[in-house]
Amino acid sequence: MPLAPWAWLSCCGRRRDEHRLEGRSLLPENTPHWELLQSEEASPPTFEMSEILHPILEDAPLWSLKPRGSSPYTWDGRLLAMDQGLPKPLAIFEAGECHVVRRGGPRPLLQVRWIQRDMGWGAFTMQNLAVGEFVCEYTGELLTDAEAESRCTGPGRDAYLFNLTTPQQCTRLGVQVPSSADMADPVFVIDAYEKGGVARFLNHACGPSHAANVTPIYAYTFDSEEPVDARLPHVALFTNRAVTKGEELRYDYGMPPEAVQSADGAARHQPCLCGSSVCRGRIY
Ligand SMILES: C[S@@+](CC[C@H](N)C(=O)[O-])C[C@H]1O[C@@H](n2cnc3c(N)ncnc32)[C@H](O)[C@@H]1O
Repeated sequence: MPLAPWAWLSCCGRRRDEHRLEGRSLLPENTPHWELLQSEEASPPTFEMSEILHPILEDAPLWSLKPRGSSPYTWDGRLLAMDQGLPKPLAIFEAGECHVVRRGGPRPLLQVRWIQRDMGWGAFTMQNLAVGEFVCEYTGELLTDAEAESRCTGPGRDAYLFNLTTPQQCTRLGVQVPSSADMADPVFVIDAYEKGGVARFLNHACGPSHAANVTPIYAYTFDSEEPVDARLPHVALFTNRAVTKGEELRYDYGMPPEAVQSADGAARHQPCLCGSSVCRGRIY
């Protein structure tokens, strides 16, 4: 039986007001730049597609990297990117700091496909991508870490959380943040379980490796010399090598072995199926 036709999942023209930070305007939504190929083996995900829910910028973000040493861009703010401390195979990431430019123009067309039961869905590029090219932004509901924790009671409920900066990282950036009980825990997280963009479909691959072809970086907005809020960076995903049309896009989630614990405090582990030569055997 033929597969169902392309299903474009988007939520153009709608606005969300579910995020928990008061008094901030929401982003208008992006034009969809990805599609979901339906599968007979799996029902489509039930979550709502959204590219918004980040309260900092007024319009849809499109990011591109400017390698260190290139001239600073002039736009209506200054953006700085800091990597997450993940292994970076490329010189442009090695400096730990590079400029990110918000730009206009089309984003790469991606496709979400069912891979197999143990892996679920995955995201693939439908065009060749150059090294350092913007792939997508990790979007979802912006929550405090505590809110996210209270939501994540069932198995797998935490699989779509992306941690934003910790107070420790903010301090390293030279930015004062309100003191926090745990300097190594993020204050905010992005939860893409129920609402999110295409980035929530990107699977993990251990890196550095050919398989981990994407790198997430934190992109901060600046107002004069100060970050608008260093605890609330955008998470922009870029290719870290040239990627060929049809390849799956994956990044190293960079989760330490003790990152996930069950209710009794014991460490939980999830086997990794990335198949890369440097596979650590588990995602966490
Ligand atoms: C952010 S989601 C990625 C999209 C997911 N595959 C889906 O169907 O929605 C993360 C989850 O995908 C699965 N996954 C991602 N990378 C994997 C890997 N390398 N090996 C095994 N499972 C993986 C795990 O279930 C993980 O908790």
